[in-house]
Amino acid sequence: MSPLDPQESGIAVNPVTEAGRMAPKNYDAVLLASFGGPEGQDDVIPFLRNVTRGRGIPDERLEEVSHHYRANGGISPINQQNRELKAALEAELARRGIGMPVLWGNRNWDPYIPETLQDAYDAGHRKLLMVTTSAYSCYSSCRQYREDIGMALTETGLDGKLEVDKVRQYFDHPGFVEPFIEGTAAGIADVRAQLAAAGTPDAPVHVLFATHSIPTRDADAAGKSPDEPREFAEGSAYVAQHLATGTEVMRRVEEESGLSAPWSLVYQSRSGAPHVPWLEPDINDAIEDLSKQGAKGIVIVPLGFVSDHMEVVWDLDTEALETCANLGLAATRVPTPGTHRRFVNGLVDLICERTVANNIGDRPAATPLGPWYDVCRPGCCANFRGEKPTIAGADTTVGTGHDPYPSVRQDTQ
Ligand SMILES: CC1=C(CCC(=O)O)c2cc3nc(cc4[nH]c(cc5[nH]c(cc1n2)c(C)c5CCC(=O)O)c(CCC(=O)O)c4C)C(CCC(=O)O)=C3C
Ligand SMILES: [Fe+2]
Repeated sequence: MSPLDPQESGIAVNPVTEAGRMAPKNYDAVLLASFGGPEGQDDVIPFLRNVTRGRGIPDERLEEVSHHYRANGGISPINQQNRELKAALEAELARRGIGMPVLWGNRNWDPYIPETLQDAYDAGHRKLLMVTTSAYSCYSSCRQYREDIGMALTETGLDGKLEVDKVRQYFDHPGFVEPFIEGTAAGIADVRAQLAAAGTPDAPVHVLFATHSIPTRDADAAGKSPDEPREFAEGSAYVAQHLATGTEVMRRVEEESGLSAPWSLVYQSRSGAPHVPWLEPDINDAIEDLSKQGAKGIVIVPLGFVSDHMEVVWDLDTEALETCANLGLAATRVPTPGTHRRFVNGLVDLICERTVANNIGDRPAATPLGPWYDVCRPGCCANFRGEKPTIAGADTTVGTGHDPYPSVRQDTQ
C-alpha cells in the first residue's frame, strides 16, 4: 500500500483516521452482516424476542410493536433486500475476477451470524471481511455488529481460528452518497412537477434527510474516545456524519442539476420508554411544522438506510407520506441505495481497499469527516448495558483488531 499523492488523486488522506487503519490482508470471504427480519406471521414474535433479548420484555408488549410487520403479512422486506445485495456483490466480485464468496449472517434472524461463522470455518475459510448494512457510527450500527462477531467467535470456540475484520463505516463513501444525490435531484424535480401540475410551480419545497432516532446517550457516545481528537457537530459523530453527508448531497445536487431547496435532518422510528430522551425532531412533527411555515412540497431522503426495509416502507412510505397527504403537501420518498450499481461497486471498492490482491490504495471520502476508521477507537459507541467481546476495536480482546498498531501489520499468507 503506497501513500496517496493528494495532488494526483484529488483526495487527501485524513491524518486523523490514518491512525485507525488496518493493513491489507488476504481475506478469503466477505461476510455480509445485517439485522434480519421475520418472513411470516409465525416469525414475528420470535424475531422481536431476539431483538429485545436479555431485557425481559413480555410477549404482549412485543405484540404492540409488531403492527407494521403484522400488516405486511408478518414479512419484513429486509431479508429479500439482502439476498439481492448478496447476489449483486457476488456478481461484481466475479466481474472483477475476485474469487471471494459472500457469506450472509444476521443479528436477529436466520441465517444467524454464529452459524454462518461455523459454516465458513467448516468450509475452510480463515479470514473474513465483514460488510454490514449500516453506514454510520453508533452503538446499533457499528459496535453492536462488532459485538455480534465477538460473541459468535466466543460462543463457537472459533476465536483464534477465524479472523473477522470489518470495512470502515461508509456513510461518506461515494458509492453510498451518489445514489442519494441522483435520488434527491430526481425527488426535487418530481415534487416541483407535482406542484407545477397543481398550478403552483414556485411553491416552497423542503428536503428532509431521515434517519433512525437513537437515545441521546447513544448519540453522544457515538465515535467518542480518549483517542479521538475531534469535536463533532452537536457533540455526536452519528449526528455529524449525517449532517456532513446531507450537506454534500445538497451541494452535488445543485452542482449537477441546478436544483436546490432548504433541508434539515430529522429522525424516525423512535421506540423505548417516553421519559428516555431520543434524537429529535420526529419526521412527522417536522412535516407539520414545515407545513405551518408555508412549505408545499416535501422530499424525503432516507439518508440513514441502506435498503427498503420495514423502517422505510412503513415509517416513511406509510406514515410520513400519509402525514404529507393529510396536510395536502406534494411529496415523494427517494430510493435507498439498495442494489444501485454505484452502491454495489462502492462496497466492492471498500472490500478491495482492505485486500492484498486487487488493492485500491485510495480511500475516497465525500465529507471532511472520513475516511472513517477500519479499527474503532477505544470505547467508542459504548454499550451502556455492559461490555461484550468485540472485534475490530483498538481496545478489544477478541479477533485481530485489538492489535494497537494494526496499520503496520503485514499479512504473510
Ligand atoms: C440506528 C438504528 C438503525 C439504522 C442502522 C441499521 O440499519 O442497522 C436501525 C435499523 C433497524 N431496526 C430494525 C428493527 C428494530 N429496531 C428496534 C429497536 C431499536 N433500533 C435502534 C436503532 C437502529 N435500528 C434502537 C436504538 C432501538 C431500541 C433499542 C433496541 O432495541 O436495540 C426494534 C425493537 C422494537 C421496537 O422498539 O420498535 C426493531 C424490531 C430493523 C429491521 C427492519 C425490518 O425488519 O425490515 C432495522 C434495519
Ligand atoms: Fe432499529
